[in-house]
Amino acid sequence: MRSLHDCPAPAKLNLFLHVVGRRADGYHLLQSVFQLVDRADTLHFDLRDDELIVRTTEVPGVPADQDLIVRALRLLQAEYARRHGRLPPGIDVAVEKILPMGGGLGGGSSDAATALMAANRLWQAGLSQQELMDLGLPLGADIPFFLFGETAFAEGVGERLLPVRGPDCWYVIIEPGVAVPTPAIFSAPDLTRDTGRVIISDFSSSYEVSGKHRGFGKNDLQDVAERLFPPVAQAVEWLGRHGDARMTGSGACVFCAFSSEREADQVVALVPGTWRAWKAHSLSRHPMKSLLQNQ
Ligand SMILES: C[C@@](CO)(OP(=O)(O)O)[C@H](O)COP(=O)(O)OP(=O)(O)OC[C@H]1O[C@@H](n2ccc(N)nc2=O)[C@H](O)[C@@H]1O
Ligand SMILES: Nc1ncnc2c1ncn2[C@@H]1O[C@H](COP(=O)(O)OP(=O)(O)O)[C@@H](O)[C@H]1O
Repeated sequence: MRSLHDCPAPAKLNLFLHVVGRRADGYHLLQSVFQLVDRADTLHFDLRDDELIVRTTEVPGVPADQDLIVRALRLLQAEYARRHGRLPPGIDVAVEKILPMGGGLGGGSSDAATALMAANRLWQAGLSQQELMDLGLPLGADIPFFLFGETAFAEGVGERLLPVRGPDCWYVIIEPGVAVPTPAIFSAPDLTRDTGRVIISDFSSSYEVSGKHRGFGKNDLQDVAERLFPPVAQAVEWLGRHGDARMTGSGACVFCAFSSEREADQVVALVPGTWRAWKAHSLSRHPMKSLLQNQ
């Protein structure tokens, strides 16, 4: 096999996100539930006759050498060389980006995870899911989740993952039109860093009792993001008129769950024209898993 085309890199939502402490190196310890949704960037991979990793499409504001896709492929290429004593062939990678950057949807991390899954197959590198997760973690804390590939209760900085049943619902997602830099949120003096720990059944039972519309817990990063980026606060306020609206990740995107596609369509149609908004369905499994099984 020399090519893998039309590989999806789906977005994630953090259904809640609690900051429960801090590591000695300053990184924050989190608890969160990560949920995949069916809106995705699309990547295409072709083996080359040399050993170069080449991104063949432009991504505004992201030079190829800094792109998480390129960095992830180079890491896996080096790991392959360590194991097999020779470099595998290079790869041309094309990316169709539709997920906003700095949106809290994990687009860059998802692109990198999809690249690792595709290249592991194209090169027949043979890394296990856990080995790919370990390889990806230093590039971004969300990468292990996308490789894990199912709704997950996450701890640590997001690398300790357990499967959990998530809601089967439609989301309306608003892009407030700002890119939120993650470091600005985590370094804010007024960030709450001591939320009490929860256990996985606190989350699961809250869904069973209260249905899909009231989310569990909160996003501890949201108050800081709303203060620093007023469009986030405006989007939360607007979407909050239709349900339990909250921010995903470190922002800026804001989401709200609905039980039917019709309700989601109705709300999307009402969103003020200054914001981009779309609906997405919850995904219980990463689509790359089926795609790779069928190759
Ligand atoms: C907040 C989350 C939740 O899913 O997602 P996004 O909003 O990025 O999607 C992630 O944990 C984002 O993790 P990650 O993707 O590694 O963040 P980066 O942009 O690399 O981190 C930038 C900086 O934020 C701080 N940081 C990040 C993660 C963390 N758990 N504690 C931190 O203190 C560190 O100073 C780090 O250098
Ligand atoms: N392939 C990529 N797609 C998006 N962003 C990337 C990519 N590679 C590197 N980045 C960098 O990662 C940053 C965070 O992007 P992204 O993961 O999409 O947002 P978030 O972490 O808020 O969910 C971007 O601002 C960009 O500088």
